[in-house]
Amino acid sequence: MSADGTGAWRRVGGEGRRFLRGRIRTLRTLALWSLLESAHTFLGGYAVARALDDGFLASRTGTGLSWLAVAGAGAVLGGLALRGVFGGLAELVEPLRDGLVRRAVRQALERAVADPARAGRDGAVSRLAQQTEMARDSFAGLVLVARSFVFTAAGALAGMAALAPVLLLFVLPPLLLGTAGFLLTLRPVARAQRRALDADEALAARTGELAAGLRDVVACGGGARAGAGLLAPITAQERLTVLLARWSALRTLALAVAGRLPVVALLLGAPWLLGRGVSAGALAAALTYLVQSLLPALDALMGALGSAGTRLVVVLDRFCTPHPVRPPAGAVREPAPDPAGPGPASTPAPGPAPGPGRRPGPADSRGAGAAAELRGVRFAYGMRAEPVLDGLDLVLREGEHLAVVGPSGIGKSTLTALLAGLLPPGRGTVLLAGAPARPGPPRGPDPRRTLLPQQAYVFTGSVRENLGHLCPGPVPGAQLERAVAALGADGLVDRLGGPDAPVDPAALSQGERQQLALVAAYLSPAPLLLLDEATCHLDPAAEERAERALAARPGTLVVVAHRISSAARADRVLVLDGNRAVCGTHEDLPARSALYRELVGLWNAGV
Ligand SMILES: Nc1ncnc2c1ncn2[C@@H]1O[C@H](COP(=O)(O)OP(=O)(O)OP(=O)(O)O)[C@@H](O)[C@H]1O
Repeated sequence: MSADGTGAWRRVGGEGRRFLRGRIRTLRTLALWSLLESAHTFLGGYAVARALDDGFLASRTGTGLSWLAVAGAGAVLGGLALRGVFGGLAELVEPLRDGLVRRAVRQALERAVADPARAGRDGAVSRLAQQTEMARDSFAGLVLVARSFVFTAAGALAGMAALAPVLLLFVLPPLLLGTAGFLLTLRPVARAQRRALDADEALAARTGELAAGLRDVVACGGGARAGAGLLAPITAQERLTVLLARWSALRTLALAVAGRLPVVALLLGAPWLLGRGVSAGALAAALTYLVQSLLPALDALMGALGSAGTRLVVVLDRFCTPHPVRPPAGAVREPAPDPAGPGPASTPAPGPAPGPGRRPGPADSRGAGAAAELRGVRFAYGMRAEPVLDGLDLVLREGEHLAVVGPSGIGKSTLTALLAGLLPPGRGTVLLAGAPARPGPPRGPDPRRTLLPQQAYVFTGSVRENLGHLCPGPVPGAQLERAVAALGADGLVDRLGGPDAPVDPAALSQGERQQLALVAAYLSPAPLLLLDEATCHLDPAAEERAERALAARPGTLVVVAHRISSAARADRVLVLDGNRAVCGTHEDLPARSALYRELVGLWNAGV
């Protein structure tokens, strides 16, 4: 679509003339009612002049009051005129809206047919419907004020001509100059507004696409790159906003010349005018015309032309110009954020880089002594909120398997998020292999740990891609097969059609998603694996198999357990109970923690 304002004015102008030609009768009715408005304006000034010259200044109070009564009658005429105008306005505006709605729906259907994949996703119908309403309101406002200006100006100028034609010498030049200056700004402003609208839509489309793929972007560590991609449309919009503000300043100047300068000119020229026989009443009437009628009408016209007018041209041009149809899905598309940037595909193998089936040897230990450590950690969601965790100390040994248990809402997920470096501790320290768990602004997934949430992450891609997305490079076929077998996911992979079959996330059950995610975690080289109820949709047998396989994998395993059977398999269990935390083995904990004793009792009772 061209950003050429001239083309837009021509296109819209042509269609506009055709539209108006079919509504001559309505226009005539509007003009007749508007004539009453001219009469009202004319009388408003003329009666003031007569009241002063023939009445109050000539000591004939009765005559003065009679002329003021005439001015009052003129105001009644004005009210009647407005009533009639609104009736005619509806007959002009509603057909425009109906026509635009028809076009909006037709355009949206054409696009949906051409690109079914995007149908209903790009918000075209709602956007066009919104623009239809915008066009209708702008058109109504514009007709109202443009008509009012023309007929008010006619009444005022006729009044001045009737009282003392020389008054026009002072009023007409600045009025015409300012109005012409203002009209000259219309096209460039329409052009700038059109570009601003395009920039606005481009930004909305880009952020919409990003929002839809946010989970993938975050999972691939592409946040920084995706954010950088938004910078250009935001800067473009900023530039256009500044440009529009400059045009707006110029228009204010034009308004001052057209509306305020005649008043100043009349006041400065008052002695000269009075010396040439212009009466005090005529001078007062001229000022009344300017201040009471012409200035407000001019203000309204320029305001409406400046905002509603240019917006109307821009929006109507959208409907007049055939829309380019996006290429259908599968054709050339904008490249997606490259996960190879900061994401896993280019992430160097983590320090210890132990592959499954290989327990870390002495060289894998970086001498930190602990896989992870919490020292006096306090965390609250908010400045004044009660802390979820307070004064928590915990040392996780390398290769250890820890289960975390506790009632719902006690802080188990918060703990895993702190260990993963996703949340900063309010007080205390969280270390991974001796280094801060949250070293600075996140640039991508931390290769030192993998966190599996309850909602398993599965994306549209091949089975192989889904299973290997946490690895720095391609996973050899044999390694993939071993991992699938270890997690008991071979049945699922076969059912999906093998490692190269496509995965449709929506077609998988929660349990199947968790199975795929668990294999991906098993293959991940991260030395610390955090499972936050990541097996909750598996049956107990599948859960046990998965946990045993992941515990046998080199590295440290932390499992937020939702079954005590899961805790019983761990080397140690951390019981979160209010702000207290007790850590021990499944065997010794019942004696040390009333909560754990209760949980084990319920489990034994089969509850
Ligand atoms: N983003 C957040 N903002 C404010 N409060 C939160 C937020 N996330 C969690 N909380 C609150 O912090 C507390 C601990 O939540 P957390 O999810 O860590 O508990 P949990 O033990 O994992 O619970 P569940 O077993 O139900 O998943 C809860 O009271 C929860 O409502």
